[in-house]
Amino acid sequence: MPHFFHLDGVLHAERTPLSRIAEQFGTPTYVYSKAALLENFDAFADACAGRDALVCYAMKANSNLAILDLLARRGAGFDIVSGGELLRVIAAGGDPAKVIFSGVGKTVDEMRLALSHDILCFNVESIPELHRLNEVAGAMGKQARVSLRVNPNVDAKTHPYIATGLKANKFGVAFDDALATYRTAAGLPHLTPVGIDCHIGSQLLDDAPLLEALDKLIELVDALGAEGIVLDHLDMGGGIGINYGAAGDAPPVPVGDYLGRVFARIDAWRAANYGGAPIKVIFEPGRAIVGDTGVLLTRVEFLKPGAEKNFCIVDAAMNDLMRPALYQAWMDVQQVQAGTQPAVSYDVVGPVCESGDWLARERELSVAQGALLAIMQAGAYGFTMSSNYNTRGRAAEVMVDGDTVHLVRRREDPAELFALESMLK
Ligand SMILES: Cc1ncc(COP(=O)(O)O)c(C=O)c1O
Ligand SMILES: N[C@@H](CCCC[NH3+])C(=O)O
Repeated sequence: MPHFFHLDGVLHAERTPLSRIAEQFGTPTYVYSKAALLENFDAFADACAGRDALVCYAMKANSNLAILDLLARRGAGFDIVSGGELLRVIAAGGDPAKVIFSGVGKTVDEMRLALSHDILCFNVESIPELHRLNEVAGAMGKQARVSLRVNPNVDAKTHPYIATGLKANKFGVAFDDALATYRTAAGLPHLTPVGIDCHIGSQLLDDAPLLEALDKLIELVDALGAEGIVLDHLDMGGGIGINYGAAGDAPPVPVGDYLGRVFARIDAWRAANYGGAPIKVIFEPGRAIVGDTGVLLTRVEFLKPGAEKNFCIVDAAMNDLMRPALYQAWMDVQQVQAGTQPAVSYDVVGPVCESGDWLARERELSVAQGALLAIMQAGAYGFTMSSNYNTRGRAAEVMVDGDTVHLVRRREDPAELFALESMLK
């Protein structure tokens, strides 16, 4: 059962027409479906049932507290990349013991905060980071659990801006340096190596590169074990993609199939080399959990016909949804209500003063001024990447739960945006 669908010519989120949401909350507004969110999380949780596995939602994809709260209550852990994200997890009632901390530039303050909350693990990305963490933990009289993010040098076959597992990327410890780096970690008194991880890229439609990365991690776990460095978890990172609805796009691998293949490989390996002793498996999905659970609802301000192009100027812009401007990402645009005008090919653009401020190009739309559009599959890396560029207040966010619509972040009033600033006089 789709969570966003047309009924009698009107686009619905669950049982609620999007036109009603626009009337009540205004536009632009991000609209999330609670049922879709839980269904996506459950696809991971169900595939992990009965196993020593943890799903750490990569909250950079969408860190609204309502989403974190729902996932935490469902048993999720969290993959964080800043102290601010840890504070969000705690504010939403998440369990720090299920938090892993990724990222190449963790500060001393962030390390302190995470150690004071006894997070599950630091995913360390370099030797200087190991030394800094060792010092911070020592000064606090603590032991930090660490995993090394290994860069397996596999081609994730995705957009170059969101591929992370190649030698040319800033992420992780090079595969060839991994053993020596683990030896360094094991020799530092306030660090305990407990895991290994990788994250090779985002929006992967095929799991073959992920399984190739898994084989490389397995090789390292065995080599480390032979040296007496025994790890208790293996973290596959995130990366599973979603269907953005572009014609001709391959469908993403089903979550259950991917996890099934990971577990089958791990089981065969553990049976062959460790008498079947299990190892904990962690996943860090972001987009696959929230991507298709949200739309960005926007209203047509003006139609501007031109000699070469027709522009449909809407009230959402690149500051609300950056993916098209940043990655030339293709986002599906749906009319909330069927139009009566003949369809015309439009570029859907925002009011920001940049030619890069577009949301979609060359779409056939039957719209008049005031019509509502929904940018589909906008639940991941939508609101979290938004900004106040052009002193635009960020969009509102609402969560639909059947017939009920909850405001989960109110619209920013532009007058609030300069409240943190001061003048010299
Ligand atoms: C370390 C890490 N883990 C997990 C994710 C989540 O990725 P995705 O949203 O593609 O699942 C990311 C972002 O790409 C990441 O950098
Ligand atoms: N923000 C990106 C994905 C990057 C994931 C972060 N490591 C996107 O919208 O596709």
